[in-house]
Amino acid sequence: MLVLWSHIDRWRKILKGQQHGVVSLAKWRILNRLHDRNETLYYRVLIDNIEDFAPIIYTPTVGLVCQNYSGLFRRPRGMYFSAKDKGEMMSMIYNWPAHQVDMIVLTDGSRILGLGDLGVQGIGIPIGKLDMYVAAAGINPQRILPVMLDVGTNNQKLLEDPLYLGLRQPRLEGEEYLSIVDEFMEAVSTRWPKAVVQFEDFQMKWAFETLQRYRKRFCMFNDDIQGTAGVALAGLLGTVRAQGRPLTEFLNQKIVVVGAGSAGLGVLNTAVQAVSRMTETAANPQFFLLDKNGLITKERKDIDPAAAPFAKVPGEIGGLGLREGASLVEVVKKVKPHVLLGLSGVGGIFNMEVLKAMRESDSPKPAIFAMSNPTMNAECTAVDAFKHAGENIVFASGSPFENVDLGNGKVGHVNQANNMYLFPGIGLGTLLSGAHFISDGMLQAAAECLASYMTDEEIQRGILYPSIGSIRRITAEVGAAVVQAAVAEDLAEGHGDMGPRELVHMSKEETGAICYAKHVVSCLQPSCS
Ligand SMILES: NC(=O)C1=CN([C@@H]2O[C@H](COP(=O)(O)OP(=O)(O)OC[C@H]3O[C@@H](n4cnc5c(N)ncnc54)[C@H](O)[C@@H]3O)[C@@H](O)[C@H]2O)C=CC1
Ligand SMILES: CC(=O)C(=O)O
Ligand SMILES: [Mg+2]
Repeated sequence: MLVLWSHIDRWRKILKGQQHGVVSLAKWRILNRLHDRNETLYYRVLIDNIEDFAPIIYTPTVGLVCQNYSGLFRRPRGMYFSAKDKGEMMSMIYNWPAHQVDMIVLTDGSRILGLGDLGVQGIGIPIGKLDMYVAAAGINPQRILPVMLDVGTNNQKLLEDPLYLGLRQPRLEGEEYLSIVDEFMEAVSTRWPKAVVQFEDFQMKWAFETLQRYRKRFCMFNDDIQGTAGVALAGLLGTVRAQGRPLTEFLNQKIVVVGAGSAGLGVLNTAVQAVSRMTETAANPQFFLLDKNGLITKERKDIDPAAAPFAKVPGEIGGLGLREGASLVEVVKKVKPHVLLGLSGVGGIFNMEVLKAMRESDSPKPAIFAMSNPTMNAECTAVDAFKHAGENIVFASGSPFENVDLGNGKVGHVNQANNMYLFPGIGLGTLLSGAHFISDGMLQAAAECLASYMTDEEIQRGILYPSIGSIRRITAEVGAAVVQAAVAEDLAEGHGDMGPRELVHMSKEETGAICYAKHVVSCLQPSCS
């Protein structure tokens, strides 16, 4: 351990004054080498220093790593299935040396964070997400599997890069594409029927299509659609509590969502479900959705069917002086929203004018969620949000920012609204429950658990999410909530020596204790496969 610290310290001195990204990349390389040499020590270091190292192995540094992956590549990690492996995937899966795999994170590299199509270089994301599974949920490192489906790339720069490691062809489309994913899912579920497969960073059309196609057939979820939605919902309910209002006030919140992709639409679908649980009468939520062409209304030509339910009826917004394609600043000025939530992938889109317009919000504590990753793609910085929108805002971002010094001893708290607060618990709970698929009820239980985790006193101080230092505890609680939901829906079939009968008779506290114990037993034993 001492050697590692002196190594990091030496790099710190060498790189002093250099760009922040260079330093972060150097840290990633040191950790990656440690990962290759001594897996047990790597995870010990990660767990003990999760606040320092999450921003290295996860967002934002992992984004930089993916952008430069071919140059950083030393030895492979995980499995690559290429379009050329069609017909061979079953035998490839049976060639994987571990006897059992519990968690798989799968990507096709088509939408890596807000950085677009990075082809096979996107493998850094499944690796980073699974590191979080080990650190936060205690999944055995020998039972995780990062997977890249290499179906080509449409990134011309990569296709021309001599160091690029993936297939040099345009992405497969249509049935050809789906047949590759189908074959992979069949192979995985044949060998490891209880493994949980997390779909990550797929471009929107395939994110929705594969979720629809597989969610009842396999034990899978889409983190960008479903994990993000739960974290955002917890944050949105937190902002209602921060205003000192009852949760039912959520029905009256005006929420502007910027970004109509897999994440933004996932959030709105989940928010609408939450509204319908709160009221028996038909609610008309005040949600406004924008994409790169501005406010989406029913007048939009070629509207994406997934966005259509959230398109505004022109008559409803005419009174506000808004029309199809209205700009973000116009929408904020006229709607005076309680919440401005960005999942656009466009850095700086919440500019000074937009943030200043949030000062006129109808909320006593306007909320600004700049959820896009990595840091460069955040819709605004924390400093700008507090400076332009005022000190009484509640602020959250997808990648970490420092808290903001507001002067006079006051601090503007920065929350990290990132799906890392849910996906490890969703995976852990699903695994322990032994459920064959992940139901809406299990996901809802996860979100509600996170939403009720913070105390009123913390929420009043603008703290909506736990600190990353307590990610193991929140993950255990989320895991327990997921197990209990699976039991309540009669989906739990048990795991290992814990059958469905034992699960049914367990209290919430006992389930939580089992989830927490899982951390202790599995993650630091090198040979417990
Ligand atoms: N904090 C978190 O936990 C998560 C953050 N994200 C971030 O959200 C971002 C978007 O992800 P996806 O929805 O999967 O991407 P996507 O590509 O499916 O959707 C992006 C959406 O943003 C819209 N957009 C682009 N430029 C815009 C502009 N100038 N103004 C308004 N809208 C604009 C596009 O039209 C599209 O609707 C990424 O940066 C990703 O890193 C995604 C999942 C989780
Ligand atoms: C956090 C995450 O999943 C994303 O930015 O895509
Ligand atoms: Mg993602």
